[in-house]
Amino acid sequence: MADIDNDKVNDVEIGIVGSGSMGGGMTLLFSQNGSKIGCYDYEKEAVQKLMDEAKEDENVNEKLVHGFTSLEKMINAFPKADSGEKKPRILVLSMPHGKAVDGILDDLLSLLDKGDIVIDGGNEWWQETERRQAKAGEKGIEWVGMGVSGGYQSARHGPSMSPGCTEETWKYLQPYLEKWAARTPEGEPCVMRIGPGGSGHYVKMIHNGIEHAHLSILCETRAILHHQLGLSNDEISDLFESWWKDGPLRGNFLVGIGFKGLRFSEGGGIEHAQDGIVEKIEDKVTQDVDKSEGTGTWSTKEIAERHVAAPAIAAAHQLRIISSDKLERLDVADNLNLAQPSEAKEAKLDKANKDKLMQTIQTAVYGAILGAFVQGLDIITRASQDQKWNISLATCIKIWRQGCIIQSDAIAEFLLPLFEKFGPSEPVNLLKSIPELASEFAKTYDAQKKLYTIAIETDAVAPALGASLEYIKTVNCRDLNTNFQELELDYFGHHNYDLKGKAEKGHEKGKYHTEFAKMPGV
Ligand SMILES: NC(=O)C1=CN([C@@H]2O[C@H](COP(=O)(O)OP(=O)(O)OC[C@H]3O[C@@H](n4cnc5c(N)ncnc54)[C@H](OP(=O)(O)O)[C@@H]3O)[C@@H](O)[C@H]2O)C=CC1
Ligand SMILES: O=C(CO)[C@H](O)[C@H](O)COP(=O)(O)O
Repeated sequence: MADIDNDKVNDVEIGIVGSGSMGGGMTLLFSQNGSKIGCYDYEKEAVQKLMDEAKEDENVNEKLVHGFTSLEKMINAFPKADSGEKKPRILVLSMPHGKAVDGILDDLLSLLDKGDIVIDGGNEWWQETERRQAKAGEKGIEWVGMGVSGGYQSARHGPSMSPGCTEETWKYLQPYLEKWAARTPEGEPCVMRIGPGGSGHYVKMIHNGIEHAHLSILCETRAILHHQLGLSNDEISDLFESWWKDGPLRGNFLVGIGFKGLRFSEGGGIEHAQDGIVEKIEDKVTQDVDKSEGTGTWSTKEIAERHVAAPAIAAAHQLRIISSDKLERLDVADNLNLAQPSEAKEAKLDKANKDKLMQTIQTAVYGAILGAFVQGLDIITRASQDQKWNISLATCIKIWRQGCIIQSDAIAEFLLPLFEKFGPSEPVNLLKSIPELASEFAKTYDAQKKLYTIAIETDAVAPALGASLEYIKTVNCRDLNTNFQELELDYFGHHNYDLKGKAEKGHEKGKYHTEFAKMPGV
């Protein structure tokens, strides 16, 4: 442990707090780019493990990585003010959100000076970020809320990043962040200033909301392909690979890791799985339960708060909730005792018809994935207007081109030119404002209907696919069923209604009331 807490180090350029999956990857990435890094974690083993990795990694000069178990010692390892003009110190936090970050902020307030910059590179609720920006700002410390995407492998090789900060801080950080970021095939760095305040964390939160919908759409589809349509996981892997290589899902990250993951027959705790390790993995998603991750919960909260329709994102979160307690779910299933998912009649199709069905399913998945982008981006624009963040949707698509989980090359190539025509915080409703996007989405309707029909007929679980279909059906409907809801609302609550065809402003409350007959029982 030669170099841990070394008092003689005095030339650290970047300090990273948290030596876990993401902080560890960033430590190696930044040092590979030539910066001298201080890495701090309160767990000595975590720091040591990272130093060992730096030593073993042939792309990293281990002399550029100094480990610390004392935050104070790491801060003291930056160049001193008297050695010329003092540059702002840059710290990157990569820790669990919430209390741990507050604890570090409190410690840093007494250790840092005016002008120093702290980048919170974890996931965080945007209002917490703004609270910390105000607190750090009292001492002249810049607090940047920055989403870092792409998982630990991208943290190591180049993530997509969404910083929210002042223009001035961005100018200072830009050369560093651009050096570290993932790059598009055209060489553009996948990092741009999102806006002020909590906007960077906000965009990352909604990125994850979209990611949850994509994960759900793909896991629901894989199950239908396997259990209802009888494809082996190897066949599904080949199918996903073909989608990833060509067509509207080209370059979709989750399809890409999906086809690779399905080919594994051995993994943690699994020695040999005949039909791929996926069949041996328990069907419960638990990370939302203990709130160790919060982006799905926060996204769902934002959907309600901002009054924006994003049913596929919300449904994906509901699937996680229902999935999380396996034993409880089995008890519920015993009580309900209804049909379990069964084989579809299409399982017996001949090759030509099966190939045609696979094309339909590809289109359906594309439609649902595109729909989740539309829903998530609509939330971002609404928030940008409300908070005066001036977020550009084109910027979001640009930074999501590489190094992130919702990367989807063909979709980004389609959306970017459409979004470049708009200024910041617009357009508010994508399907209203961009007819080309609406007609592209509409083309997937029949396919989405077909895939969801298979789910309905076979009792397959498909909440995100269903929500996606209901979304397109609902936003397309010229005469919704909600007139009867308005009647009932007015009956019991004097909530008023509008008259058919008389709405002047879309959102305006109705002016009309009827004194209906006495309620039953009154
Ligand atoms: N994993 C991923 O794919 C991604 C994660 N993120 C976000 O990045 C952040 C880090 O995630 P990840 O790397 O996966 O998490 P890890 O748990 O792997 O790493 C976090 C590290 O921070 C340490 N830590 C916790 N509290 C403190 C503290 N007060 N002082 C110093 N170190 C501390 C932890 O130590 P210990 O374990 O001993 O508590 C751990 O070593 C989170 O906010 C996460 O949401 C963002 C994008 C992708
Ligand atoms: O931020 C991420 C990816 O973008 C992280 O992988 C995060 O841990 C995912 O957790 P969740 O799915 O619960 O948001």
